[in-house]
Amino acid sequence: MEAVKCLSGGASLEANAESVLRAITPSLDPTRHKGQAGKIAVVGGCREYTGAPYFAAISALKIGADLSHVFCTEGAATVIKSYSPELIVHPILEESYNISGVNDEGKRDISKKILSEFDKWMERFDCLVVGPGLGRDPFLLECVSKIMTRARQSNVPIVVDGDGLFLVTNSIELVSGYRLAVLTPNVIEYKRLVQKVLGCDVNDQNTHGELLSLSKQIGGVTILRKGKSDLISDGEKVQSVSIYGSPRRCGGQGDILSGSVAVFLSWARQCNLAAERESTISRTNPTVLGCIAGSALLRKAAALAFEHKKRSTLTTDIIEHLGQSLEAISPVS
Ligand SMILES: NC(=O)C1=CN([C@@H]2O[C@H](COP(=O)(O)OP(=O)(O)OC[C@H]3O[C@@H](n4cnc5c(N)ncnc54)[C@H](O)[C@@H]3O)[C@@H](O)[C@H]2O)[C@@H](O)CC1
Ligand SMILES: Nc1ncnc2c1ncn2[C@@H]1O[C@H](COP(=O)(O)OP(=O)(O)OP(=O)(O)O)[C@@H](O)[C@H]1O
Ligand SMILES: [Mg+2]
Repeated sequence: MEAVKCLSGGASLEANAESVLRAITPSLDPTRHKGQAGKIAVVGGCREYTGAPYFAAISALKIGADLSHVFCTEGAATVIKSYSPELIVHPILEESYNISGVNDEGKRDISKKILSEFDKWMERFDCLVVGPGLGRDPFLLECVSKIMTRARQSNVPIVVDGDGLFLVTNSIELVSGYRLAVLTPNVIEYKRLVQKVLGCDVNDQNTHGELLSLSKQIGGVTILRKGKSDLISDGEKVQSVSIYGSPRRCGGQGDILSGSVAVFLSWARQCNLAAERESTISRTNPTVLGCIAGSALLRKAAALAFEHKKRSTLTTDIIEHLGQSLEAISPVS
């Protein structure tokens, strides 16, 4: 199976996606305590969307993270909690419609309170996922900008997806030059990023060069461009994951991916510090390893779910196959 291909520039990544998954997945060592396998936080969930943050957060747990938090609006929180008792849900975000009678000073106070609530937790997180089901309310996005700035100051990695990409595309300085940021655009989100950052339309004749330029232009952030093949670059080279997934394009698969990338990049960062098990892999940027592993696992799980459910395959079916897919590649010893 051709899992990872090196496509352009720099040294080639010889290992395939399954080797990456095996190398970065930690063993289930009885001496490890709760939290060591990852503490992830998803910032997302508003009046319209409750599925997306749930998919991202539960996927992180199903892969093997120990704790998964969601920071969302109050209305979304009750719904997300009812999907799963496993998630730790913080109803701290506010949308404009909910504070329509509040003056500017009152809004500043609310914003400060949101930030201080978030601050209580932030240092504990190995990675944030910003954007699944976040919505586009201006007040909410302003608060999330501050949350991202705070996370960046504390060197917490940030995976930006969905409406988080809407925010970042319009305020690129939030991630520019931050090597611990990962952007996971779909076709439309990528198009908006290219237009804004490179000032031109997407050029399908120069896919790899364009992705390299985009990443370099944003100061070496890692970009996972989703599509028929997932293309990944941190500005050094471009790699692809093209494992066969599923022909179903139901909504929510990108949310599984963002939660998965968060876990794998946290593991990759830990194992880089610990052991040099496979030299090519250990020389690769952990954010890139996280993207390769997340993409490969999602695609494998989607393929398995499709085998069973065919046309009725949904995101929840794919989530149910994450564990089995990881076990097939990196079995618990
Ligand atoms: N159950 C849920 O709560 C879900 C919520 N979601 C959230 O919904 C929000 C908006 O995300 P969207 O992805 O819909 O973003 P947009 O609102 O920007 O919509 C993108 C549009 O592009 C279209 N599109 C997608 N792929 C295309 C392609 N290859 N060529 C042409 N058109 C294409 C889609 O049909 C969609 O109408 C985000 O916050 C996201 O996280 C989604 O993740 C899906 C699931
Ligand atoms: N045409 C395709 N063929 C095979 N796999 C695809 C195709 N398009 C997307 N995928 C895979 O599906 C996953 C999700 O990508 P997609 O483009 O659906 O994200 P998204 O639009 O952000 O999803 P979401 O509905 O969660 O917001 C990615 O891993 C991607 O590789
Ligand atoms: Mg999406």
